[in-house]
Amino acid sequence: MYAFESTPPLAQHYTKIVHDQAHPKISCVQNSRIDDGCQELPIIDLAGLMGDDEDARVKCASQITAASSEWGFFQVVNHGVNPELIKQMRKEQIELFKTPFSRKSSCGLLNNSYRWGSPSATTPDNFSWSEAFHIPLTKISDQSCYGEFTSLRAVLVGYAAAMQKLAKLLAEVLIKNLGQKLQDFEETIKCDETTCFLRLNRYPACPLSAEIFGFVPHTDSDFLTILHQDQVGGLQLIKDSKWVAVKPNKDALIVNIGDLFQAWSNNLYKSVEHKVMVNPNIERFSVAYFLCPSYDSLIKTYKQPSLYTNFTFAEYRAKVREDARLVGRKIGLSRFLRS
Ligand SMILES: O=C(O)CCC(=O)C(=O)O
Ligand SMILES: [Fe+2]
Repeated sequence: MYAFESTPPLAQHYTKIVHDQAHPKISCVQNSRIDDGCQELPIIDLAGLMGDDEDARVKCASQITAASSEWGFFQVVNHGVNPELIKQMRKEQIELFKTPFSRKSSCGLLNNSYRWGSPSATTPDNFSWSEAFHIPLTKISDQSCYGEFTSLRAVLVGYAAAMQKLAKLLAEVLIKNLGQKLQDFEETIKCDETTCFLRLNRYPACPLSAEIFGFVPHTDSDFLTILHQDQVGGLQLIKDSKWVAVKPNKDALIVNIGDLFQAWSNNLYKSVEHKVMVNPNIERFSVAYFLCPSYDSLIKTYKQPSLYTNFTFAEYRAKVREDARLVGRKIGLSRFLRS
C-alpha cells in the first residue's frame, strides 16, 4: 500500500466539485451500462506477422485490419516485446509514483510531466481519478530529467524503443491495407521521437465510489496507442453502443486506433471511445505509448471523397485544447467533418 503522502488530493478536489454543483451527488457516471454478454476483445497472435510464412503474414494482417475496423481496439500476444522489460517498467513505475506528492508536483521530474486529477473539471463526469507522467520521447534519454530515479532511464529508453518498433509494424499493416506504401505515408507524416510520447498512469484506489472515472471517456488524439495494463482491470470501450470491459491478460498488449488513423482511413478504422473505472480497494497501473506525427504533418484522407477537411496535427491539437477550455471536453474529429 502507498503511503498517504504519495497520493494527490484527489478526494478533496473531487468532493469540492460535487459540492459546488447545483444538485450534488457523489456518483457521477451516467451511460455506464456494461455489456455483460460474451463480447471479448479480439486477441491477435503477432507471431504470424513476424515470421517468414507469407500466408501467415497475410492472415495476421487481415485480423489486424478487421479488428481496427470492427472494434478500433484489439490485443496482441507474441508481440516481440521482452516480458522482462515490461516487468521492469512496471517495477520502476511503482517506485516513481511512491514519491511524495509534494515532490512529484513540484520538482520538475521527467521534464515537468506530472499531472493529477482534472484541473479544469467543473462536474464529476469530467474528473479523472488518476495521476500520470506524460513524457515526450525527446526527453527520455535526457539524464537530467531523472533526479534520483537513475535506473528508470534505461528502462524507459528500452521500453520506448520497443513500443516504437511495434507501433511502426502495426501502422505499416494498416497503411498497406489502404493500398498505400509506407514510404509515401512517411513522406507526408513524420512519426518519430520528436512527437511520440509515453504516459505512465496510476489510478489510486478510490474509497468514495466505484462509479467514478479513473480516466474520463475519450478517444486518443494520435495514430495508434499501445497500452500495457496490470491485472486489476477497469478499462472499458464502446462496442455497438455499449461499454465492454477489457479483461486483463498478462501476456497481451492492447492496441487502439486513434483519431488520426480514423481520419486518414476515411472512417474505415475506428477511433473508439474508452474510459477507465476506478477500483474501490486496489490501485491500478498502466503505460501507454502514443504514435503521433510532427505538428506540421498534414492529415488527409487516403481517398476521395474525403469525409474530413485536411488539417495539420498542430491544428488538431489546438482545437482539442480550445474545446477543453470552452466546453470542458474534447469534441475531436467531428470538428473537421466536411459540411
Ligand atoms: O489506463 C488505461 O487503461 C487507459 C489509458 C488511456 O486511455 C490513455 O492513456 O489514453
Ligand atoms: Fe486513451
